[in-house]
Amino acid sequence: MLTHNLGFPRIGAQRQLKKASEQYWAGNITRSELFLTAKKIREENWLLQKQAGIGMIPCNDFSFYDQVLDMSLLVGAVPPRYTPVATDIKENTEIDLYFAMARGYQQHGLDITAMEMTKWFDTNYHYIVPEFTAGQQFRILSDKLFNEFNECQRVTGTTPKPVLIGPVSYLLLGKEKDNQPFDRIDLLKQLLPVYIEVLKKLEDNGAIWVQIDEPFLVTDLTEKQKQAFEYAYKEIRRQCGDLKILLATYFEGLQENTSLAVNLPVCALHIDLVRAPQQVDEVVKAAPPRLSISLGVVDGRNIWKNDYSKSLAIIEKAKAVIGEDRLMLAPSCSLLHSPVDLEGETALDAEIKNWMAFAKQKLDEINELQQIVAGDTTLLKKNAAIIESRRNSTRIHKQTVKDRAAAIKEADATRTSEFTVRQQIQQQRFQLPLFPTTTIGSFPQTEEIRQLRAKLKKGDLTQQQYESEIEDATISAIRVQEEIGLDVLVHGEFERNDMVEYFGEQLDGFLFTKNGWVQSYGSRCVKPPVIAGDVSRTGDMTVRWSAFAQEQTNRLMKGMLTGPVTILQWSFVRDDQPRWQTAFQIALAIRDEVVALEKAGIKVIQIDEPAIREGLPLRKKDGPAYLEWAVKAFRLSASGVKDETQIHTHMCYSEFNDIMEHIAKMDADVITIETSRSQMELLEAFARFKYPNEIGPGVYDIHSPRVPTVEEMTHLLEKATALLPVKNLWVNPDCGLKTRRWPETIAALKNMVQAAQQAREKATAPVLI
Ligand SMILES: Nc1nc2c(c(=O)[nH]1)N[C@@H](CNc1ccc(C(=O)N[C@@H](CCC(=O)N[C@@H](CCC(=O)N[C@@H](CCC(=O)O)C(=O)O)C(=O)O)C(=O)O)cc1)CN2
Ligand code: MET
Ligand SMILES: [Zn+2]
Repeated sequence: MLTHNLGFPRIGAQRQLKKASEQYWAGNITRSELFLTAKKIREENWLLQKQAGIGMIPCNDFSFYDQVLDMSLLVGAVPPRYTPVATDIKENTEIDLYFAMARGYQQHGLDITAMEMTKWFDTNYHYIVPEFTAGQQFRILSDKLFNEFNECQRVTGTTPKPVLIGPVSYLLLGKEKDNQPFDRIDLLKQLLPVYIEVLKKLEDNGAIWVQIDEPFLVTDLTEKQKQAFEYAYKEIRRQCGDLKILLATYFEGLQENTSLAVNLPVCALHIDLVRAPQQVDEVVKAAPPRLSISLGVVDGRNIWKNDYSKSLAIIEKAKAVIGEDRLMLAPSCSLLHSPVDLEGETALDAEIKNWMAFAKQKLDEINELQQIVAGDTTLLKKNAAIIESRRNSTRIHKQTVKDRAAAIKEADATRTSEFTVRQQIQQQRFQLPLFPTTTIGSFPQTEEIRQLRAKLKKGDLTQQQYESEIEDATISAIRVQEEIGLDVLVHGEFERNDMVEYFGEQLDGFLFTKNGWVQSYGSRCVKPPVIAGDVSRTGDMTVRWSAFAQEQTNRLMKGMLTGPVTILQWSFVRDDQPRWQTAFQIALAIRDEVVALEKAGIKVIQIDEPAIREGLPLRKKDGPAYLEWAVKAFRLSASGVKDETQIHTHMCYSEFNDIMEHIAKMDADVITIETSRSQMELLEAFARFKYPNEIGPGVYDIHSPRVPTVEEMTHLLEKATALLPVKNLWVNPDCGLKTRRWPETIAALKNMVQAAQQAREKATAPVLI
């Protein structure tokens, strides 16, 4: 049985790539220094995989920012607005063009916006959305793929397996950006010849296997999309017949696309047997004799040790039908979504550490499974004992928590009065102007703020010194907001390392790692906490900071919490009970915090749920069941307060059009959402749906240092005014400002407040005849 890997984390075990990229962007290191860091990471990863005994080592899974953006460079899908970056400034090279597409370009008198970014399926990874125009032409533009293939060959002395995103998925991941309507899938005719040229070039370089990822095969497909798959792979087969294609699917089962997938003329098909273990029977039965099946049995999306007996059962089932020779063994998906190395976790309790596996350990699991299939029973027994110790551990089961969650009633998830009543009460109480202004919560997490936490950890600062510094930062952020003239203030979240990790650290049932970083986008990483057992709140989590902040100002201070679905979605979740059960436990904990904030005099409380859309199952038919419990979890967290307390929620990074009804059911008094990059497109959906509650459509993109003008924001507010009742509109940025610096933050917010003032004047001006 051949073993292989679908992709390895590329940030480096110590986040070397993050640090080097940010240094390069700041102009502190040279291009060659950045490239050297990247090269070292690749070498380290390849050798590590070789040492772990992985049969086929992937290459081109490395990326300086994002693998979808890499594809856009490979096939020359560069939007024309970036032409000046590559042509006018002679010191720029391909990497600068690449970063300009990812991050925008505001240098040398140019002001070019970044490409859109969105969620990679149901993960917390974000990719750069390809932009397509009707009749667009493609050509091989970048050598990265070929260079890395040759480099890997040199370093490992083996023939690597290059990884590409398949032509159909690549097109489906993108967006039409043209004045004339067209269907991006029609671009396949132009795109495919370039793919074939790429494959031929790989073959010329000595490639034997190529992994082509087509994750869209696990989603609902139209007839036309299915035909696109058939056409693409027939052509590839016809023109690159000697190359072995491994078609990779993940994150769901193939379901009704099984027959389509197994009949595509490729050599091997990879399936995710962690998400969809039941699909193994159908897939191996349907597989024609030429097709090998790659069994994705080791979870690439979670940190728990593999249950070998379960995996073995799957492998044996497949073996009985198609024989060992036609089987391959792999993780369920790329290990991009796993932290790098468990070894570094010296602070984890030994028993619990023994329940876990990070990327490096997952490679060993693949190897051990191979040995077990070959007859090694010791490894199997050892693993069974560990799995058993976790299952029965008293450290993770709390009867009182289970009982409380079991006793949840519908009334617990419903506010006292309906929205219109609450709105009146809140208006009376707050007396806010039309177009009230606010921000989403965080202010710049500067190097100085991060250093404070680092010093606290090292013992260079006492808890008291640390808190006093954070108090100063909070006070100064409040003064800035008052001066700018914002209506509803925030404390700035300076005390938080991350909006999920911060809560994970305080909740019972959670564990956290020292170095369990996972890439979220570009150089930005997260350290997802681990939900190991029943979750409960042991005391106040945010009251101290919110109350402190409210004491500093006469204006309204918004309390700031992360919602249960987002905490669930951005953590490594226990896999021994359904996700909804865990979500309800978290919801009750957050609910208690909301009530505690109200008691402490906080009148406006925001419960962020940016990940609610991301958790939506990939198949439409599974959506309603998820949304039912996800919305209920949010409502549970929000419904413990009086009518006079205003509950906000916030969402970003997603397309919400298809879940509008459920967003309305969340019944937040105010929702603030990311809309600016789609030019308020999303608001049309809110308008069509007649969204009843108050809404703050983001008027500026916070992902770029670019300061938006008053006019741009006024224009967006006019659009919003045309679509929704004025009395329901708020004015705010797209998302939190933690990744920004102070100067641009202040400048942008000043402009935003001015735009709100203009909108107010316009709305209240007498109509002149
Ligand atoms: N979990 C999560 N998912 C999310 C978001 C989010 O905010 N959180 N936002 C959306 C976009 N994603 C984002 C993800 C991460 C970041 C981000 O800013 N991450 C920071 C890390 C944040 C953090 O945990 N910081 C810690 C530790 C930071 C650190 O690097 N510490 C040093 C020590 C300090 C030093 O000596 O320099 C170290 O460990 O090496 C802290 O502030 O305390 C980064 O990559 O730079 C932003 C957006 C969607 N998904
Ligand atoms: N309150 C959070 C912040 O401002 C919400 C972020 S949503 C990814 O950072
Ligand atoms: Zn956000």
